[in-house]
Amino acid sequence: MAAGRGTRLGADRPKALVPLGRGPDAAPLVTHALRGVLSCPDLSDVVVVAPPDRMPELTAAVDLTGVELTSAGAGQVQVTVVAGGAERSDSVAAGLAALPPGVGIVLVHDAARALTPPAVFERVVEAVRHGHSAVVPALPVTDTIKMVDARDHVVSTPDRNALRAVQTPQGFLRETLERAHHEAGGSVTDDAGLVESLGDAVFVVPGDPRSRKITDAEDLAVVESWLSATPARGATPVLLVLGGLPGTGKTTLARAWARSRRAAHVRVDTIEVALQRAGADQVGPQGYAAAYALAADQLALGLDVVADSVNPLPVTRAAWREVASASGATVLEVELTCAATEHRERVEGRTADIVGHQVPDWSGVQAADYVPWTDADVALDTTDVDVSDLLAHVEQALAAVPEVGKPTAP
Ligand SMILES: Nc1ccn([C@@H]2O[C@H](COP(=O)(O)OP(=O)(O)OP(=O)(O)O)[C@@H](O)[C@H]2O)c(=O)n1
Ligand SMILES: C[C@](O)(CO)[C@H](O)COP(=O)(O)O
Repeated sequence: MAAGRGTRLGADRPKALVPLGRGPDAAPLVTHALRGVLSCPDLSDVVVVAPPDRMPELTAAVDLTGVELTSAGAGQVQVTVVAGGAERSDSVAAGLAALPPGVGIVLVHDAARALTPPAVFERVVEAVRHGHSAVVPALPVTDTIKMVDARDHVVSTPDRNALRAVQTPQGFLRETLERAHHEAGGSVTDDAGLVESLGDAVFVVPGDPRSRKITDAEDLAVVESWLSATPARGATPVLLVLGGLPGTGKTTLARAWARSRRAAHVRVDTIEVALQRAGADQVGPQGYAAAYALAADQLALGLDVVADSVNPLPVTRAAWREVASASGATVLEVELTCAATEHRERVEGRTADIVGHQVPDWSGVQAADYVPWTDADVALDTTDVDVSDLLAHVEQALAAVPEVGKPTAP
């Protein structure tokens, strides 16, 4: 939603076009917000709702995300810019009307929440997928909140433990949101409010303080200061080196981390299958050699890289460390494991997601030539753990790594 005028911010242009950040990272609010949107898992369509008199400028701001757009869904993400309405709900209705058939889950997000972290998008999508037809991210409130009357007399003090400050993106089954917009009227300040007024349930997931809505000049200054404190893109890149037997969750984590950082995902399975399809009889170390070279190219551009391979031997692990060291990248090595029962279920239940990939069966996994990793920086047991929690572990470990090289021993 980017069609607001930004009256309370008082800038010389609509709020979505106000620049945020300095130097090469400076971009309109809506561009920053779109970068978060593009981290959404399995994204197919984005509708940007713009002030009707500023469509060309909004389209140009969208175009600034060109590279991320191409990489977000392998070129599959369709972006449309449409004119908004006088009220926020009119703008949401215009956006909904522009959605193509086939879209089942809809997220409504404020451009004004320009720095919403990818993990929030993931939590909302996950909750809708798990059966909640309306989902809002929210934070507990820290102030005591009073209800007041028109003459500023306190009417009541709601129990703070039951209060939440609600953010966006708000996620819905499409039919729920469309029904709410058609059937519910009246003044609500968010889309979940329309769903509530129909008597439908709305589920709450944790929000994030970085999702602060830029409403006035103070909000803009605070969010600007967060951006200045974040290292500029092009600073020391990170090589996240994963390892673990097939079916331990490497690719799921790699994709989530790559989305959240807009990093490159170098997957040895993809390379090996491509080599086989191109006629290579036996692919041995060639797949890994190609992966090291591809990763080095991305790191040289300053891009973070996640290396997704079984990484079974001391020699493959040493080679990944060498790639990091030669590129001046910060490296974090993570070994993934999974308890036998769930591991077996995953292996036996999975189908190939790369055309031509022969996924190993359980006996193949058990017989794999895999040397347990004794000195990985992080050991992650993925049994029954949500990918957002795995991501949080990785980010926490990365925060403790000195800018270049391995973590220092405690
Ligand atoms: N007619 C409107 C009004 C608001 N919004 C969007 O809804 C989000 C939340 O609104 P708010 O922060 O209040 O933005 P503005 O309406 O622009 O601000 P103000 O009320 O100060 O004018 C913003 O991303 C805004 O662009 C919209 O798309 N169409
Ligand atoms: C949707 C919203 O961001 C949830 O907090 C909020 O209600 C938008 O309100 P605004 O008055 O349009 O800023």
